[in-house]
Amino acid sequence: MEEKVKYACDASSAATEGYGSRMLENDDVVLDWRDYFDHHSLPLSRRNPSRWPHHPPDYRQVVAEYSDQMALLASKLLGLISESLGLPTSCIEDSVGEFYQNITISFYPPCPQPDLTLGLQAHSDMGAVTLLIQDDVGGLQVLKDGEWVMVQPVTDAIVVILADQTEIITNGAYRSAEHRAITNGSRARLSVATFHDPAKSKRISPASGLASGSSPPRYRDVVYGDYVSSWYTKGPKGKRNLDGLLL
Ligand SMILES: O=C(O)CCC(=O)C(=O)O
Ligand SMILES: [Fe+2]
Repeated sequence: MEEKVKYACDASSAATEGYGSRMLENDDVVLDWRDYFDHHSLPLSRRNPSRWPHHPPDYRQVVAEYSDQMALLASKLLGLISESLGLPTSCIEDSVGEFYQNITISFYPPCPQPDLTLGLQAHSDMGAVTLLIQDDVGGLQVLKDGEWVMVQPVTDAIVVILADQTEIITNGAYRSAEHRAITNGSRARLSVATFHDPAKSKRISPASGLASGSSPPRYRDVVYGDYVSSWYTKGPKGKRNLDGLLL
């Protein structure tokens, strides 16, 4: 507990770095059965490993290397998605701009009454693409055709979760995934989510190559920082924040 308090994030504002247990600031929310540690990892100007845990001794070095490798993979994936839509390879990444990357380690303790609560409520991720690794316990679920489907843990696999800004940029050709984490009564679970987001000042809109002529834009433009503020004010409730931009 003492170690956790040493790295506690600022509880009065959203998405600050460090150790915490609640996603939203307001008091009248359903709490998740989760503790987390958030690292601000990219761009390098935001990376300050002195704020990260100091034990084990190589922890900060490993997280820094992991951050760099995940950014390369995110860039590669956005390139492949662009190409799959007949766009220039760099199209989606150019629309996102420089990656703002956060690495969130989530810890879900065993829950005595798992039917009564969620580890993490249903949401879609706000940014462009999330890369997630999980241990062998399982608990991540994705909404598919109206049903919650378990994302079975696969050793050494990285789960790719498309997020809201990629849905906007691709004008809905790729949908962001609605997901949640459930708890269980016997085993603690760990996951590591690496989020790749635009800068708060970046204006996001459907790519011109996908939203013109016979296929008009399906989403309103949004400044990413405004999207994030409204998400934290209202709470996720599945994909309602993105649906609010539909034209
Ligand atoms: O723990 C998980 O599997 C999900 C984590 C997640 O969705 C998130 O942090 O946004
Ligand atoms: Fe998520």
